[in-house]
This record gives sequence, C-alpha cells and structure tokens, in this order.
Amino acid sequence: MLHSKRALEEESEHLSVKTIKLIHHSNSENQLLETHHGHTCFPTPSEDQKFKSHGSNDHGNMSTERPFTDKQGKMIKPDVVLQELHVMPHIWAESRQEVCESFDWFRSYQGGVYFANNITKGYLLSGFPAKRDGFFHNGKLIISHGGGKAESVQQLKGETKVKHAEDQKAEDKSVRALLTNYRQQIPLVLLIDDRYALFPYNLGGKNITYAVLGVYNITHAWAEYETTKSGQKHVRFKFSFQWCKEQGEPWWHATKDKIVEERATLMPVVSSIEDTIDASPENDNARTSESDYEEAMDISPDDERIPSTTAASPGNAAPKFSRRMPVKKTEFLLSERIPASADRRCMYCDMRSPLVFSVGWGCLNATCTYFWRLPEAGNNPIPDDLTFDEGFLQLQTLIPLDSGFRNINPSQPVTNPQDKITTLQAFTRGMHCIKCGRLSCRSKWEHWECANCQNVLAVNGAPRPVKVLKNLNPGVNFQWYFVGKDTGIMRSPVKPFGDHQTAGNVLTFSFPEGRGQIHHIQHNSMGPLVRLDTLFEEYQTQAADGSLPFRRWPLRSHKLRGSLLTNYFSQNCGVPYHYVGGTANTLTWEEAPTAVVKAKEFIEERTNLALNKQSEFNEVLSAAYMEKQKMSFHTDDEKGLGSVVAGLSLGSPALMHFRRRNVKQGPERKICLSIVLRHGDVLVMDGTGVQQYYEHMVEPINFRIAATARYIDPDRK
Ligand SMILES: O=C(O)CCC(=O)C(=O)O
Repeated sequence: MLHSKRALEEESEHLSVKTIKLIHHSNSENQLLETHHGHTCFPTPSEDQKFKSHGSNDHGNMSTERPFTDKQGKMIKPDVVLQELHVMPHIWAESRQEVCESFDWFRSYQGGVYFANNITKGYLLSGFPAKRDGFFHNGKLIISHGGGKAESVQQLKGETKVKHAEDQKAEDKSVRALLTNYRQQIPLVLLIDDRYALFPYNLGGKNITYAVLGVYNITHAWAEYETTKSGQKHVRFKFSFQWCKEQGEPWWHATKDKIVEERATLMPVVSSIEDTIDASPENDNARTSESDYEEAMDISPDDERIPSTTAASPGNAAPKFSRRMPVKKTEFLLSERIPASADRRCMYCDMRSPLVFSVGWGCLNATCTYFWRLPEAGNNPIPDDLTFDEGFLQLQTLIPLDSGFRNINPSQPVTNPQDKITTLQAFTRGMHCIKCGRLSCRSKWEHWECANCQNVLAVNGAPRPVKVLKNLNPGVNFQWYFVGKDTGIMRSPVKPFGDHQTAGNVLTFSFPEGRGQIHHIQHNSMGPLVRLDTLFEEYQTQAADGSLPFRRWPLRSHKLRGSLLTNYFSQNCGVPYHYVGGTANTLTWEEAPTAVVKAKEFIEERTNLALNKQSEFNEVLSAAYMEKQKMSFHTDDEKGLGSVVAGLSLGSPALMHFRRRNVKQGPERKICLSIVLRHGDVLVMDGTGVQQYYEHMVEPINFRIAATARYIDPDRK
C-alpha cells in the first residue's frame, strides 16, 4: 500500500493542475527541471553545463566528467562540466567507513537508507538513479526512489552483470521506514556521494566522496511503474524531499562573492543524550575473506539508537555513547501541513494520490487494479515519457524544524574524561573536524587526527590497571574451552609445567588427520603475574606517548568506497607483516618499543618451557582492542610463515574461535573449537595445517592487548 488510508484522508486538498514550464537558468532559486524522455530528470543545461544522458552510474570518478553506463551497461562519458564548489561541505568524507563511524545520522555500510525503529535517519543519494529522480530548486527539492531492488549494472572482473529489478513493496524495511517519516513528518538527513549524477557541482575536484546535504522533510510519497532496460515494469516508491529552511541556504549555493552563512550559527542540539551503547560496526579485518567481510559489515539496520560520536563538549566528564532520534512521537497529521499539490481519491481503491505528472492524475497506489492508469484518458496506462506537474514541484510550507534537527554536526569527542578511561567504545568513534568539516576514523591510538588537515584532538587518559579487567566474565557457558561435536578434535589431559620461577598448565587440542595442534598455555597462581601486569601498563604508556604507534591499517581487499581500516589497532616489529600495514607498520628490533621486546621474550620462555621445544620468532604483531573491537575470522597465511604462531594475552579475557576454512556453509563451517584466553595465557598454533585448514578469530570481552609472535622467512619472495 502506498499510504495508510487514514493518513491519506488527512492529506491536502486539491490544488490547481498546471504543466511545468521549463526555465533555462541553471543554479537559480526558481529553476525547474525538465524530465527527459526515458531518462532521469536533471537540471536544464545552462551554457556551460550540459547533461546529455543520465543512466546507471556505478563508478566513482574524480574528474569533472561523470561516467555513465548505457543500456548495454557500457561506460559512456557524457560531456558534463560540473560547476565549481565555492565552499566545502560542512560535513564530508572520503570513505564510507568515515561516515559510518563518525556521523550519527548515517551508519549503514551497505544500504542507502539508514533507519532504526522504523524511522529513517539518513538517506544516501548515490548511483543507480531511477527514472524521474530529480534535483530541483538547486537541491531544495529532491525526488528519489526508496531503497533497494533496482536494476543495476555491475562490472565484475571485466564482465558486465545486470542485477534485475524487483517490485518494491510498502512493507520493504527501508520503504516502510521512509513512509513513516512521511506520515509523521519526521525530518531526515540527506547525503550524497560522488556517483549521484544529479548534483551539478564537482565534488571530486575537492576530493570529496561523501557530503552531507542537510535536513529534509518528505513532502510526498507515491509509487510508480518503472520500465527497466530489459523492458519489464516494476514498482518503485518515490519520495520528494524538501530542504528545511531553518538551516539557512544550502552550502552548495555559495557563490564566489557570497559565501553561505555558516551552519554553526544555528541553534545547538537540545535533544536528550543518553548513556546507551549501540552495536559496534564490526568492520574488521586485514586478512578476511569476502564472506567474512560481509559478516563483519552486518550491522543491523534496525539499530535502536542513533549513535553519537561522543558527548557534547571537550573536557567534560563521562563520554556519552548515543543520542536518541530527536523525534516527537506523537503522530503528526498530514492535514496540518500546508498542502501544495492536487491530491485525488481513487474511485476504485478509495486511496488518495498526489498529482505528480502533467499528463494528468492517476492512482499511485501500487496495490490498486487501476494503479498507473489515467482515469480521464480511458484508464490507459500512464506513458513512460513524463513531465512533472508544475504545482507538484513548488516548495511547500513545512512545519517548523524541531530544534533537535537544527545542528546535525557530530559533537566533538571527549578528550579529557574524569575517570581517565579512554578505551571505551565511544573512543573508537571518529571525529568531525571543526576546521575543515572532514569526518575521520580514529586511526591512531594516541589521538584523533583529521585525515584532511591533520587537526589533532589529544586524548588524556591513564593506563588501566589489569585488576579491573582480568576477571571480567567472558559470558559463555564453559570455563576454558568448547569442542564441537563430530569435529574430530581431541583434547589431551591437563599437563602442569614449571621450573623454580614459573609454572602453569598446558591443554593441547589436536585437529584430526594431522592438521596440527593448539596448545593453550595457561598461567596459574604460580604464574609470573606481576611481570605481566607491569607489561600491560608499559604497553599502554608507550601507546599513549606514540612510541608504540598503534594504528588501524587499511584492509587490502573490500567492497566499500574509500579505504576500510581494520577494526583493531596494531603495530608490527621485526620482519614486515604484509597483511597488516606491511613495512609501513613495521619497526626493526633495534627500534622496537621495550614492551614488544619483553612480550617476545615472555612468549619464547613460556613456549619453550611448556612445550619443551625451542621456537624461534622474528616478528611480533601487537594488537590493541578497545571495548567492542575484535579481529574477525582470518588465517595467518603470510608467505614464508613458520609452522608455530604463539600469542600472549594481556588485559581482559577474550574468546578465540576456530572453524574450518574453505568449506561451504553447513555444520562443517560452524565453530569447532573455542578457547577462553585470560591475562597471561599463551596460545600456540602448532603446524602449517592449522592455517591451511582452519581460520580463527578473537573477540575480547573488553580492553585487551595481544602480542602474536611468528617466524617469517625474511627472504620470502
Ligand atoms: O588477539 C589475538 O590474540 C589474536 C591475534 C591473531 O589472531 C593474529 O595476530 O593473527
């Protein structure tokens, strides 16, 4: 159903029907746009701005020419000259991750509609426009389709693949959420990326991939039939979004001599801030396979809250994690809104639909038998070549914008928490640079840094003593390990070991068919705890002063726009480790921070004593996990890797899981072995088969540091 009956009844009265008059002045306040036959609506070309054809556009491009795909999916380059931007957007980014980690209003890594509790918070205008999408009044009125199910053309390994369209339904999650905003007149935030073909300005010229347009209200919602390239008709939901004028003029309207008033002068956020923790995007990791990557990106679109970067002002007390949607829950009656266009009730389905096209009124309720027909033209189908009705494209008077929407700039991170704890989830969120507007991920442990202008926000914390972390409950129903049924994994009896200084227990798990062993070297009360407690603090001190440069490194393969950083922070010493940062992330042993050198010594001592064999390591990857960070499934299949990999755990407990690799979904793909790693434990993966046949992941319960030692052939090719 297009609208609820009640909502439609409450909607506007008819207005006069006029056909749109084309005005040939681009970038003018009153500019109306032509609907091109069989193509997307786009601005009428001015002398220097010619848009020849708008079709699917799925390729990012930094030049002023925009690429499009033709009907066969072949790239074509129309002679589009984009206008220069005279100001930077107030909020912009180069990668999708920067947006999702730093901007409260859009946290969707995959879809274009970000919603929670059935309310849309952010909507991304990107490639794959639908017919009759439009950018009117220089972006104060935008017409776009509801998310998903569109026909799309993808270039995969040199091959063009067409993903066929399907009918959208009012119950589809993203359509449903957009309809809620429309019915309740809840504003939302529009963003664009550089693939959005209707934005007539050159984002690429300023290295902008994503830009936040601002806050809009949905003034109309309706359904259309769209004929796809393969000639089939599919239902598409369309929405018209109108700029909320309380924001002042849109930033892209600035001309050389008239810079638009800064949005910072708008009213501050007054919505309530709550201490709630939202689901962390698990955008891990450097060695992940495609399916893992997808799993890692699987953030619930029904996320309950709008996450906030942090609380309001620097230097304040405790960090706040999220803020609720500043929405009045009482349903707004559509009749209270000043109607702008002619709605009519369908005599067959009794539902109201707006008058959208100059060709005349037709029922735009997709479930009606007379959907997409013209009652005044013998119920003939609405033709494909359409122009918008002039009245429909007029700007409406909207209800005043709720104060909670008047400043959508992310608040600045808390840099000086009273409790000095700086490893909470809030500290993993990105920053919005107040100097240049860029959103940046927290990629460095020691501070936030703008990826554009290097503006720095210091973090004033203190090392966390291990005593508050090491006894945290891992939240599983086994104390030490879990072995899956029918996995063929055998466990040896607990074997104590020790000498005059140190002691512990070893548990060995043997994978079937000689695929290797896992040795869990546990510390016990006789273990070298003080030494390890000090080491945990030393790691933190050196990370905080930057002498141990913990970084989140870009993944080498992923499907997102821009770079994608690992979920955790890491630093490598010794032979470069290509999977995480390579040489850029590596210090030689001469330069190595003392914490790492001590960790390596401890791992060697412990491994040799417990397993009674001499292992030689020449590389240590240290990883630091703030609250909710993890390392997802991967294998250590670095070229030239020796057969023994041994990792020391410090800080909070963690769960380490193993599962078969290279097997399809099904029981064999399930986790076959889980081990609880505690402060001071060393976990040894023994045998090349462990990496060849299994993959592993680590999920810390809270703040944790790990040092994993390997031997890597320095002469590997
Ligand atoms: O955090 C850990 O203990 C796991 C480290 C790990 O899996 C790795 O470095 O490959």
